[in-house]
Amino acid sequence: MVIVAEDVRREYGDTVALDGVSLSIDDGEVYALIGPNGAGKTTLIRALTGTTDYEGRVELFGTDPQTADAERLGLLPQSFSPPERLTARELVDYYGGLYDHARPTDEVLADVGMAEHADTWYEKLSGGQQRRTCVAVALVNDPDLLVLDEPTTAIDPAGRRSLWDLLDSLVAGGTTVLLTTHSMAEAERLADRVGLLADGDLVAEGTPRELVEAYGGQSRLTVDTEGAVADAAASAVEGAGYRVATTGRGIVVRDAMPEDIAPIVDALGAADVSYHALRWERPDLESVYLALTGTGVTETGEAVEREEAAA
Ligand SMILES: Nc1ncnc2c1ncn2[C@@H]1O[C@H](COP(=O)(O)OP(=O)(O)OP(=O)(O)O)[C@@H](O)[C@H]1O
Repeated sequence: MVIVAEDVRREYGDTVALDGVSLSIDDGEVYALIGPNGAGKTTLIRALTGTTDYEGRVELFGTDPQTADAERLGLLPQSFSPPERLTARELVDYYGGLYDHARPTDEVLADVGMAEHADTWYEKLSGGQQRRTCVAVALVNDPDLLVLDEPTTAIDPAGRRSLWDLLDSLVAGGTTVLLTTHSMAEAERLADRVGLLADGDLVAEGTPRELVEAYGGQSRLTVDTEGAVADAAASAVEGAGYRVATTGRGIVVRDAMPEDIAPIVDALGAADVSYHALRWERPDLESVYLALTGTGVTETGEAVEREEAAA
């Protein structure tokens, strides 16, 4: 195990940031922490990497995080403010100089797509270019464990994808990755396992597929019609044996699988119901997130506050 945490707690005054979190991360694994703002993700990252105090037990590389071998850890904090009047190259050079074995600066900058801007002062880089430079700093010591707190925030979609590819290649080379993200697509794309933190508790953990199966709810087919024909659409589809909810904009067929689409279309056609759009959606990690973090998805597919959903 690269990381083992048992019953980790952290309070800031009256605020309980971590309320007894236990997890472990295996060699070569990619683990994504997700959860709402203030859930405790950054605090957990800081406890696991020895950058904040905590109660409970943490082992990083089999030892206390405060004394663990810094050469083996690459850390991208959520907020990282390097000196602004240094160029990207000077920054990576500087941080590389803190390690016994640093990778060549230009190679690392090329990895994060910053070769062209290597000679620009940090303060003159765009937000996304600054974030890429910070990722380069985390990579410069060729770490065994890469800990990235919201690595792709501010990075454009193409840059995000190339960073995902870069992480893939590092993982193929044996690197373990722990990251936090607000992008469910990113967690689903990268993570072997996902941990969902809410109010300082790890409320769910598993592979993306396990989480979707356990908490994602049902697949559904949404049929958009004129409001006036929604009832006719509902009775046609109910008549074909399906469970249907009516919305202001049409109907939602719950628990519909891809093979149900054709019979539903036939039933609508036979009843002469016209519709503008038909959408089939399977639950994904976002459905899990909504279900477990205080918002839910109604049977009509709309996200609502949990209290409202329960009412
Ligand atoms: N240095 C601090 N002093 C006081 N309270 C803090 C401090 N750091 C975090 N907190 C509090 O601890 C809780 C958890 O914060 P944390 O930054 O770990 O959340 P997060 O899940 O990383 O949120 P985000 O998604 O917004 O980054 C919050 O209530 C926050 O206000």
